[in-house]
Amino acid sequence: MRKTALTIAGSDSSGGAGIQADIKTMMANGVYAMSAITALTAQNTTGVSAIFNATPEFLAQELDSVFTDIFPDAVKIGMVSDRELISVIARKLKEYQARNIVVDPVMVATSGARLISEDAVDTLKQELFPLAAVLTPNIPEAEVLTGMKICTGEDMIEAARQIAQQYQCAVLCKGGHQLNDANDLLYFKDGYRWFEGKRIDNPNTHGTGCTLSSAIAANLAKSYDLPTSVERAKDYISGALSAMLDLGAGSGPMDHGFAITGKYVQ
Ligand SMILES: Nc1ncnc2c1ncn2[C@@H]1O[C@H](COP(=O)(O)OP(=O)(O)OP(=O)(O)O)[C@@H](O)[C@H]1O
Ligand SMILES: Cc1ncc(CO)c(N)n1
Repeated sequence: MRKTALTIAGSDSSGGAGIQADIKTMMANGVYAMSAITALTAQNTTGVSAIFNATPEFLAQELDSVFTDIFPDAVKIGMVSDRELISVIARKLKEYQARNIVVDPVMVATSGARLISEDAVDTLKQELFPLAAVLTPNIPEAEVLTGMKICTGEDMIEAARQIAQQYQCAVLCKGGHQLNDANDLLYFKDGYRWFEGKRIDNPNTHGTGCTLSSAIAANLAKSYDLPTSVERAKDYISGALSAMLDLGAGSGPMDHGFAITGKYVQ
């Protein structure tokens, strides 16, 4: 039977990040994609001009609709900017005993816009992190979560270890643009492991974080173990960046089309 995945995240009107990136990624990775939208953003490759949050009641109804009908084999959580919305998600994921939860602690967009209110970070930590199978912070997010300054690979290992210990889940700390390489560090039950990516010289990285966490969720849904899911997700990101799509005036989106072939593409 076809595997299924749910993204709980914000909509990006420019289609490069958020719900839109998640659905494209999940589809390209062979799972049926569903969504519960936490917020609409008016956004393009140069920035975010407005955010319109769902109400907690509406988000609860979206989640009830999904979980009572097509149960997801994995769940990815992205942008959730408000405490009440985070609490609704935590309550519903517990109520339905959701599996394979990937939490991307989205705080700031590639363009620099803040995507979570300051007081919501604590709620994220207290209510959602303990439900995660894996957390996927980038370096600035790992710095906020640990209070440490991360300058080296050793710092990434220490930050991931601290976060993993505190929330009893695996942690993938993403090197990405910040350390000028594409090496990510997974801290998990077997210890730690580096995933070395080939750095691709492409300034268009809008939505890389969303894409990576959705690809991990899709692979967990297909029953790959966590390290294999990360490896496959890294490979997918490399393909999407290597396709060198160049759209928009700012940091543009990646090309998920690289993975799709067949007569309808012509
Ligand atoms: N230029 C690049 N070449 C290859 N891989 C990259 C590049 N930039 C980022 N990555 C990879 O993309 C994934 C997402 O990491 P990144 O650090 O960009 O996430 P993020 O900062 O959360 O993304 P976002 O900007 O969407 O919030 C990681 O696996 C990272 O190593
Ligand atoms: C909706 C949304 N989620 C996440 C990100 C992070 O890249 C973004 N820019 N927009």
